[in-house]
Amino acid sequence: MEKKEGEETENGTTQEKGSICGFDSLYHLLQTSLSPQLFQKVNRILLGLNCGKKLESIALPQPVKALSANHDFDLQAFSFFADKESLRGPRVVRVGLIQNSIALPTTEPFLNQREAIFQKLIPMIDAAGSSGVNILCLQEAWTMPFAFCTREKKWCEFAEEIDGESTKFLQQLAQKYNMVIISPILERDVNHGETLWNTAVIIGNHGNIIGKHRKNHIPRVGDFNESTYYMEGNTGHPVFETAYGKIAVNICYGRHHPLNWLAFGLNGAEIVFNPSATVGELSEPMWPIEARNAAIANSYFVGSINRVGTEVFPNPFTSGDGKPQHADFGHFYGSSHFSAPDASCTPSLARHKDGLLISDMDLNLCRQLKDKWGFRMTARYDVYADLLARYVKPDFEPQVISDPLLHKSG
Ligand SMILES: NC(=O)NCCC(=O)O
Repeated sequence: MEKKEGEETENGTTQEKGSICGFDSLYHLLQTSLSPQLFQKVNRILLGLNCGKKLESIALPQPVKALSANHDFDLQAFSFFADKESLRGPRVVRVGLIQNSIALPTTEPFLNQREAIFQKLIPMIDAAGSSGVNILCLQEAWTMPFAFCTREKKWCEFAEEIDGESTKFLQQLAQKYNMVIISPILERDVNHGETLWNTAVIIGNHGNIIGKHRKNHIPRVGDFNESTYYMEGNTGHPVFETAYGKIAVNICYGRHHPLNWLAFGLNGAEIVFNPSATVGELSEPMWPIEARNAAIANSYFVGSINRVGTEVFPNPFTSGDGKPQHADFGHFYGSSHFSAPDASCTPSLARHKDGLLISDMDLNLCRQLKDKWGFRMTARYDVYADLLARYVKPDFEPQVISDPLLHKSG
């Protein structure tokens, strides 16, 4: 097995790069460090309760566990339940998320890099398929290193047409496992002058292409210089009705925009995936909050995925902040997880390791939460529609009522 890159700690011990003091995740750190009674109390608040109970783990088949052990990826599985209804049967779907590091150094020929990622993903997709996963989502721009920090145009070569190599590769697996696969790639739109987009291709369980969604919001933060590469999406907020439920994709930075989440909800999404690429220093405190909040506010499930590892590029680049040039983004902290409309969520996958996270979710929970909390009914959309309609006009003036005493002289 490949030797893992290590980090020297304050007390001189070595631990895997990206772990938290040797722990896979905050969850494992707390689980190991606290007494079982105390951990139970902390966990109730940290991960919430589903139907009044802690999430149950799912026992996966032995061959799937063997794949995880032999290919060194984290494997976790949990069930979200809903209350039993008398007029509707349960609608349980099994959903998977894959997080991974790149497979070869960024200095290798592009074809080899892409092929090595394909090969690396096969056992993980096999594990999902053999576990009966119905819908599987991969991470943002999964076919390539996240080279957008460099601003070098050569990385555009990784862009593919919607029916390109990666789609063909996944179509076979989708068909083999009767599984919907969401494939976020850098898209080359040949019919529109080779325009590039950051796109999720939705592959149906028969291996057909159901459609695509293009990332709506492009980051302009830190080293995420993505507007150098692709355009703001033009596909709106589509919801894809699949054999297993209504799904949507809110790609990475779109998770900071509550209206983006809302729009997928208004179109009827039951599960929204958030394939991402983000680093610890920039966003880690936001990561467990934003998706969970979206799941609560919109009464749907969210699957959050982040890539793993540190990707080092051949030429150093600067961040425009006066700090020294550097050749990597920092650590992509993995930590993929699911959030549910009842505010419960799964523990996260490892912070430093490839992983497959599986969850059963009874989609009846979406409507049950709408009935319980009434967020959709009480939303007062007409009030906000009116404000937004005025806000986008050039002559908009903010509604501010000043204390008259503030402006009195003397
Ligand atoms: N890929 C991407 O949009 N990253 C932006 C950084 C973040 O949103 O945390």
